[in-house]
Amino acid sequence: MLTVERFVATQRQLLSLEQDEETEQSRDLLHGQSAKELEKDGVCVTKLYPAAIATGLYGRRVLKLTREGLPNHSFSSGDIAGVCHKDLTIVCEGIVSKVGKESISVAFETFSEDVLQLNKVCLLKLTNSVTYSRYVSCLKRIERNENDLIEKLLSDDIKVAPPNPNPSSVTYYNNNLNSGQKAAVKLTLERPDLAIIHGPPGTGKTTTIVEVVRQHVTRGEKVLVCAPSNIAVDNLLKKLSSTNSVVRLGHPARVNVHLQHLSLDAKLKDLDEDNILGDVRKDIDLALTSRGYKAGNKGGDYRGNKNVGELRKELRERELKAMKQVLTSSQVVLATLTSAGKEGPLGKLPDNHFSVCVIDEASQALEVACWMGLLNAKKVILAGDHLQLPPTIKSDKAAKDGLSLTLMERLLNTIKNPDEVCITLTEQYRMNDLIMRWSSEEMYRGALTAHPSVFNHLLKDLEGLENTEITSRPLCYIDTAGSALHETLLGVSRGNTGEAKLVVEYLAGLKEAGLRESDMAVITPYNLQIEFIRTEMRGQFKEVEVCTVDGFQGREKEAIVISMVRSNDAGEIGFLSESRRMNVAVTRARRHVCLVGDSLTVRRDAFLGRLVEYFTHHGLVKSAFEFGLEGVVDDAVVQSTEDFDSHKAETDEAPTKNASQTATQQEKTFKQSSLEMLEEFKNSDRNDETIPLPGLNSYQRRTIHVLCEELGLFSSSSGSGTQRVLLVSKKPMETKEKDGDEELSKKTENPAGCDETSSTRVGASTTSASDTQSHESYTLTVNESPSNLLVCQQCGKRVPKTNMELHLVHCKPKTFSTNSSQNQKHPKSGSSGKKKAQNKPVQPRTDDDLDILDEAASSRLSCPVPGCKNRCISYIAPCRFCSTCHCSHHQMPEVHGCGEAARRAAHQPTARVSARQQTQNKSRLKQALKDKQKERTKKKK
Ligand SMILES: Nc1ncnc2c1ncn2[C@@H]1O[C@H](COP(=O)(O)OP(=O)(O)OP(=O)(O)O)[C@@H](O)[C@H]1O
Ligand SMILES: [Zn+2]
Ligand SMILES: [Zn+2]
Repeated sequence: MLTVERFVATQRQLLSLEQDEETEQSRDLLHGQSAKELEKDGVCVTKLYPAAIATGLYGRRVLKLTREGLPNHSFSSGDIAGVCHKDLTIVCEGIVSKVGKESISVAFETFSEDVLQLNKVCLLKLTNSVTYSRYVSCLKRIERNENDLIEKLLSDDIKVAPPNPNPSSVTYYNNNLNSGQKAAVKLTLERPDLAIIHGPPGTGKTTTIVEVVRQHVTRGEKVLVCAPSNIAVDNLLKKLSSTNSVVRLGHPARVNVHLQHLSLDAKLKDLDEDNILGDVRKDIDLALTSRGYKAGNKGGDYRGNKNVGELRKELRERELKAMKQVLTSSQVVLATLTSAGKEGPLGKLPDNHFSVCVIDEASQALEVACWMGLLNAKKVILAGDHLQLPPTIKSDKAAKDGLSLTLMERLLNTIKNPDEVCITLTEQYRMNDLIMRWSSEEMYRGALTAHPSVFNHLLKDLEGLENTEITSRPLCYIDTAGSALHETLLGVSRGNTGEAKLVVEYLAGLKEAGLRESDMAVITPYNLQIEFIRTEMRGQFKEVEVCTVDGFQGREKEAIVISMVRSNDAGEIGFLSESRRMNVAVTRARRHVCLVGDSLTVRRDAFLGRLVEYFTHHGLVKSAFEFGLEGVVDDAVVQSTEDFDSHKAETDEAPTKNASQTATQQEKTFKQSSLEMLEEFKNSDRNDETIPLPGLNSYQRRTIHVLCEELGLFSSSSGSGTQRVLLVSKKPMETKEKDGDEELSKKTENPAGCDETSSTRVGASTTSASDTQSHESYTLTVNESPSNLLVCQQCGKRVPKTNMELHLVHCKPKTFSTNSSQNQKHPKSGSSGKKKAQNKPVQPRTDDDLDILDEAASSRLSCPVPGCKNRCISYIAPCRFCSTCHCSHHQMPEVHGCGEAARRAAHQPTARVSARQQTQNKSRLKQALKDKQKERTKKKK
C-alpha cells in the first residue's frame, strides 16, 4: 500500500541517490582541473574583464564581463555561474542574463564589490543545488498533509470524485478545436479533482491546454500553469499572452526576451507608477558607485542618509507588497514546477488562492516536481505523453528503483477506470500519414489519425523544392548492413564515422533539392555521433541542428535524419531499443524521415526490427553502397579500452576472415565473367578491334592481363587514376602512355591479397620513381608501434590505438605534396582516395584499392533476382548467406530470399562472439530478468 509516509521516505532516498550522482559527476568534472582545462570543456571562461556594472533586469546588479575573442563555451541565459579567481575560488554567484559575441553578463541578487577590484576573473558554470532543497521541503509539506490531493493521489486505491452533474455549456474561444480536443476541454471542466490529457505527438496538447485555461478563467477561477522547463512554460505563455492578467514567475534572465514584459519583475515595475522602487534602486546604485567603482566619482553625489543595507531592506518591503498585489490580481500565473514552491513568490499567497493547477509536459517531470505545483490547488489537470521520454535521471539506480516513474504514468496505472479521468487526443497535425502510422501502431494501438492538412504532405510540396525521389517520399531507409561502417566506442559514448559521412551526404542532397537548412535536423542517440557528424559537416550546414533524441523532444522539423549508429557483429543495440526514444525521434518529422542504420545489427531487436521492416516496406530503400562509402572504417573498429586487449584476437580476426571470403567470392565472379567475355571476343571475327575496359581496379586489371596471356590475346592499359583504361586486342599494341600497373606489384599490401609475381605481356616496368612517390604521399597509413600505440601519419603523433578514431577527428592533416586538390566531394572523382583516407587509421592502401568504389558503380554484373534488370552495385559485399551479389533493392537477405537464414543467424550467437562475451551476455540477461522481476513485484505491491 502506497501510504503517504512510504512515498515520502522512498522519494527522499531516491532523490538523495540522484543528488549524490549529480554531485559526483560534477566533482569528477571539476576535480583537480585547472580553469584552463575546464575552459576546454566549455564550463569555464578565463581572462574576463569586468567591463561595466549597472542596475538592470528589474533592480538586480548586472555585471558585464568581456574578453576579445571569447572561446567556445556552454554558457547561456539562465545558467548559474560563479565569478571566481584564477584558482577557481568563487567570489560571488549569479545568473547569466545575456551572452554576447564578446561578453557575458551576469545578474546578481547579492553582489560582492570585491569583484570590481579584480583585474581579470573567471566565470565558472555551477550546478543548481537549490532544486534538491526545494524538493525536500516539498516532501515535508506532503508529510504534513497540507492538501486534500495528497491522500487521494498517494493511495493504491485512488478514488476520484464523480464528475460535476450539471456542467455548464461551453463556448470555445478557439473554434478550430477538433472534437477530441473539445471533449478534453469539457472533461477538465467537469472533473472536480483530476483530469488527464494524453497528447501523443502533434495532437495539439498545448493548444488544448490554452483553451482549458481560458475556460477556467471565464468561470472566475484562478489558474496556476506549470511545466518542467522554462521553454515549455514560455511556449504556453506565448499562447496565453492575449489573455488578461497573466504573469510569469521566474528570473527574467530565464524568460524569453519577447515575453519578459509578462514577467513578475516587469509587472512590478509597471505597478510602481511613482517609481518609488526605481528611486530606491537609484539610491542604491549611487551609493555603490560612490564607493569607488568609477574612480572619478569617489565620495561624489550620493546624498541619501541611509546606507546600502537599509536601502535594500526598504526595497524588499516595498517589493513584497507590490508582488502580492500583482499576484492576487492575476487570473493566470505561470511558473516552472520548481519555482512553484512556497519558498518563491507563491509562498506569499493564501493557501486556497488557486482553484486549479495545470501541468503541461507532465510526463517529463519527476513526480515530486509535479507535487510542487499540485500543492497550490485543489484540482489538477495533467497533460503529457508517457509514451515519449521520461525525465532525465543521472543515477541509474535511482531511475531503476522508481524515480523515473512519473506522476502521470503512475496515475494511469493505478486508477481503476482511467478512461473516466483521461482523454487521449488522436488527431495529429504534424506528420505525413506514413510517418505517423508506424508510431500509431507501435505505441498508440493504432489510434492516431492524420489531419487532412498534413495527411499527404511531402517535402516537394514546399515552395522552391524540386520533385525528386527523396522529396516525393515520406520515408527513406539507408541500410549500412554489409558495408562495414562499424560503430566506435569511446569512453561511454558511441559513434559511427561512416554513418556520419552518409548523413552529411544525405543532408547535402536535401539541400540541393532546395530544402532550407533550418528545416532539417539530425537526431542520434549518442553524443559522440553528434561530434562525428558536426566534424563531418566541416563548418557547413551551420543551421542544421544535430541533437540527441532527448534534446529534441517537443520539437519538429520538415525533415529529420536519424543516425542509429549501432553496427556490430554481436548485434548489441543498447538504449536504442528504448521504444519511447525511437518514438520521439521518428515523430519529430513533418514531411520526411530518413533512417540510417545497419539492419543486420538492429534487427536483432524485435521492436527495431519492426521499425526497419516498416521503413523498408513503405519507404524508399537505399544502401550505403549507393553513397560510395562502404568499408571506409572497416579496419578502424575501435574497441573500448578495457575490452580491446582481451578481444583483440577475435575482433581482429573475424573481419579479416570475412573480408577475405568476400574477396575470394569477388575474384571468382569477376574471373568467370571476364573469361566468358574474352573468349567470346577471341572467337569473334572482330580482328582489328581493340576493346576498351574502363573502371577496373588493380586486381581486375591484372586478372584480365593474365587471362589475355592464357588466351593468347594482348592487353595494355593507358591513362592513370580513375581515367585508366585497359585495352584488349588480338594483335600486339604500341604502349603510348606509361602504365601504372606495375607499381602495384611493388606495393606490399594488395587489397585482393593475390600473389604479386604474375607476368603480363604488356606494360611492364615503366613506372617512374616519382610516380610511386606521389601515390605514397597521399596514402595515409598508420604504422603500428609496440605497446598499442599508433603513429598518426597525419601529424606524426603517437596515439593509443583506442583513441585513434577520435584523434583523427581533431587531427589537422599535413598538407599533401600532390597536386590533386584535397577536398574532392565525391570519391568518384579525381584522387578519390584522399577524402576517404583522411579520417581513417587503416592499412597502407594504394589508390587502386579505392577504385573498387567505382567498380561498384560500373560493374557489369546484373542482379540474379528473376525479372530484376538492375546492376549489382553491392559488388564487394555478397550476401552472407548465399554468397551472391545483388542490386541495392535486393541486397538484403530478407528481400532476395535468404530471410530464413538471416533470422536463424539472428537468434544464434555468431561464431565471432567469444566464450567470454557469451558468459557476459548471459549474466547480463540474468540481471535484466531479475530487474524486471523486481519491477513487477514492486508494481504488484
Ligand atoms: N484543432 C487544430 N486545428 C488546426 N491546427 C491545430 C489544431 N490543434 C493543434 N494544431 C496545430 O498542431 C501543431 C501542434 O500543436 P501543439 O503544439 O499544441 O501540439 P502538442 O501536442 O503540444 O505537440 P508536442 O507533441 O510537440 O508536445 C501546432 O502547429 C498547432 O497549431
Ligand atoms: Zn542471400
Ligand atoms: Zn535486383
